[in-house]
Amino acid sequence: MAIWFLRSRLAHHLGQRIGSLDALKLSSWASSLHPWIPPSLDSSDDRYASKFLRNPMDLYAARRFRSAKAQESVPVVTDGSNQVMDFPGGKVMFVPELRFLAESPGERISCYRILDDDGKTISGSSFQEVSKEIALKMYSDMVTLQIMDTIFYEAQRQGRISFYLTTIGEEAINIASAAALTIDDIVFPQYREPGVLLWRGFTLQEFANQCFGNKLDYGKGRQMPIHYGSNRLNYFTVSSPIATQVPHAVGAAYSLKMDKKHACAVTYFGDGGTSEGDFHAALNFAAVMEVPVIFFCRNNGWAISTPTAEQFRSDGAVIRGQAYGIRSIRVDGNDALAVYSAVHAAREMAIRESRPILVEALTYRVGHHSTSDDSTKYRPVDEIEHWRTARDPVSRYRKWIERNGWWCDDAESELRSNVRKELLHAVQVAERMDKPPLAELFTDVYDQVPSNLREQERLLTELIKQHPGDYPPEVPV
Ligand SMILES: Cc1ncc(C[n+]2csc(CCOP(=O)(O)OP(=O)(O)O)c2C)c(N)n1
Ligand SMILES: [K+]
Repeated sequence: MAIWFLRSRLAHHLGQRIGSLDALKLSSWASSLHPWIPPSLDSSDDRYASKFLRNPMDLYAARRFRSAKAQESVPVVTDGSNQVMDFPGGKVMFVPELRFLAESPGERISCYRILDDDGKTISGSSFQEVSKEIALKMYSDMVTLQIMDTIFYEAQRQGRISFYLTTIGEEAINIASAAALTIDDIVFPQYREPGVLLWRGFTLQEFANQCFGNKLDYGKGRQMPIHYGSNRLNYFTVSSPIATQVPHAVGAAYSLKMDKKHACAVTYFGDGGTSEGDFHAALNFAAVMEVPVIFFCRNNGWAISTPTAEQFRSDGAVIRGQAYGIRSIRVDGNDALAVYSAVHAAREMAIRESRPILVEALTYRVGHHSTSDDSTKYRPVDEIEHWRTARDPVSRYRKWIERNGWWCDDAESELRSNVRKELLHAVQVAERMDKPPLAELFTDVYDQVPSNLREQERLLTELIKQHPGDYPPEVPV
């Protein structure tokens, strides 16, 4: 407790300092646009930059370095109009003009991409090589995710499970990001990333058990469907309140750092999640504590019925990383190779340099928000169709593996038929399996069950005795 208190005091202190530092970083960035900045890097800069530029994703770091160097070489004019002040965080230039930072940098942050719309690698693109074995597992898992969505969605429509939520359109984000991590990296998901769990080896039976809330579900049927979690696979249980997982990931990353583990924490969230206070607190905390965490934002255009234009007026989420002093990248979320490369590089930097990294993946939520939603009520059908067909990440990636000679139509039909069979079997087994006994509803939270819960249990048992016909017969009392 005392250590926790000291740490939180330290974090608080650093947090207060970083408040003013942010402004300095922003002004340093703005001054990099100033005409007196040398247009190219000098030779010592070059050496520094080439260290970073081995990886094009580090362009941002090099640019930042350049603006910092430029700041150092500002000529100090003695008439007092152009002086520099030493201030915590670096030198600050005085200017006589009344000038506000613009609300936007004019040009939008560009988006890292390797595969064009036709699944061809863009010439000159630099990316992390993927072996045939990994490439094929990535494809197979993306297809499995698609089929799982179809079958579970239908099961909900048939009234066999109470709720479901698909990942359609975000298969590349799910699978390619997972492929770039290792099992020691701790995942803090939102709810649209079951593919990460699938990649790690959660079985189709385990998915089905959770959705049916049977006695083999690790949550013992106490959560809605799709709230998966696995201790074995380092995947924290999905929790519905938006963005609560983001600061959790930072805390876990801090602990990985203290224990000197070669691993990072990874947290996923949507564009909607970035409007929560938890997101901002987490980014600032991660930046000042320098912890190995990857913030993965799935910018899919919609937060239920709220379009991104009503969610934020910044250039998406990526720019916010920079505002908090976090190295960030925007990536095409429907390009599996780009997502893989970006997360691979992010993981390397996060662990080696003990720092947070933000990845913003541009994508689209092709399905309705969940089975409780009809998205045609608030968005045009042709918008959905465009993303579902022309921008589908799975068929784009399939074209790439086919071009490599790794895939063909026969392999495709065999895969789809096998996965479908396995899933239908898993659903049948999960549905027939006993439900957890009612008494389990009251366990696992308190060491000693408190009297008010005991009382609720007694009232519930009495109610069931009075109305046995209204109580589901498959749940043991
Ligand atoms: C704190 C909180 N506020 C509101 C909700 C209701 N809610 C559930 S999902 C959702 C939209 C989240 O959108 P986003 O984070 O962009 O993720 P997406 O569903 O697009 O993947 C909202 C508002 C919630 N679960 N938690
Ligand atoms: K949450």
